[in-house]
Amino acid sequence: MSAKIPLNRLLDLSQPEFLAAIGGIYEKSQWIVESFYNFTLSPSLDAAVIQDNKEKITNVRVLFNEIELLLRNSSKDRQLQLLKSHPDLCLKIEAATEITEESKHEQKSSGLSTLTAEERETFTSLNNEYKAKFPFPFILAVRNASKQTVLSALRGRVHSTLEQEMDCALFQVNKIAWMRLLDEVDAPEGKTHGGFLTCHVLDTANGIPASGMVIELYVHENMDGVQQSRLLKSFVTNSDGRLDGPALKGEEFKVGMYEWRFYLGDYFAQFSGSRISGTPFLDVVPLKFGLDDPTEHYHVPLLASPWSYSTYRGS
Ligand SMILES: NC(=O)N[C@H]1NC(=O)NC1=O
Repeated sequence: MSAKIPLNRLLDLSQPEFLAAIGGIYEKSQWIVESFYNFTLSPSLDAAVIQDNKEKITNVRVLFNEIELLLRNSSKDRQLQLLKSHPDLCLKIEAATEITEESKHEQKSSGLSTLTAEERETFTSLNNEYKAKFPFPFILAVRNASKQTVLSALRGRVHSTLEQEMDCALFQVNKIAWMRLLDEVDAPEGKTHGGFLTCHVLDTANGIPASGMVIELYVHENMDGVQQSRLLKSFVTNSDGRLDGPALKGEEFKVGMYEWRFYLGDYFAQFSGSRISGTPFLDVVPLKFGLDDPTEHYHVPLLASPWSYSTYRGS
């Protein structure tokens, strides 16, 4: 993959350069990015207007929202064409023809290539059912998706109405385009996208912050079709049950699948009168989560007792 272009440099490109850089974020539908350029950055506009437009695009999320608005305001027919431009999800991606490099890359990073013979049969039959019912292929933003997620989505969505499915497919297309944009565009020079990851553990059995708990952070990576997890960092919670700073920020804060591992068993064993034996009911709690917006703050906490836990997307 070629080097990313900083956002401020992207906005200074000519139309052909701009389209070469990000024209492919919507599958075979360059007109969306082209319309954005023409409405916002075209030299035919007043110089002061262009400058004003550029200043409003403060980060990659704002840029994406502006581009996406043009798709949202386009006719149903054009939206339908966009959905039809997507390739089928393939079981043999290497053998697929007429598929863009972007799409190949996304499909390769899903678990589709690891389906068993039985799962392949289920996938093919559901996919055929879907294609017979809807005028566009089944679309899912499959980057990082497990095969179970793909099958489950297909199994459920095949029963949707056309209206529901059109809405859902467009949502997925926007997710795909957003990730493609992030592959191409960097934060403005000298800055970062500003997103960061934090954590907090509350001990709900004792009504206190869980201080002194060991937490590990792993990243899940796809290595030639094989999912692997790699330890990134190890922490011990402070007296407030938090980490002393963001677990990920700046350059390290990348889109992907991550996992906290909370060492609950060790933590709860310390209390006098504790009912934790050498075989704790909850020992290490894994929490696998996805980060797909490097401009946002993700707070991923745990509320835990020796017998239960829960989490939520905080901010
Ligand atoms: N059909 C379909 O979902 N295609 C795609 N999904 C994805 O993430 N990239 C694609 O091209």
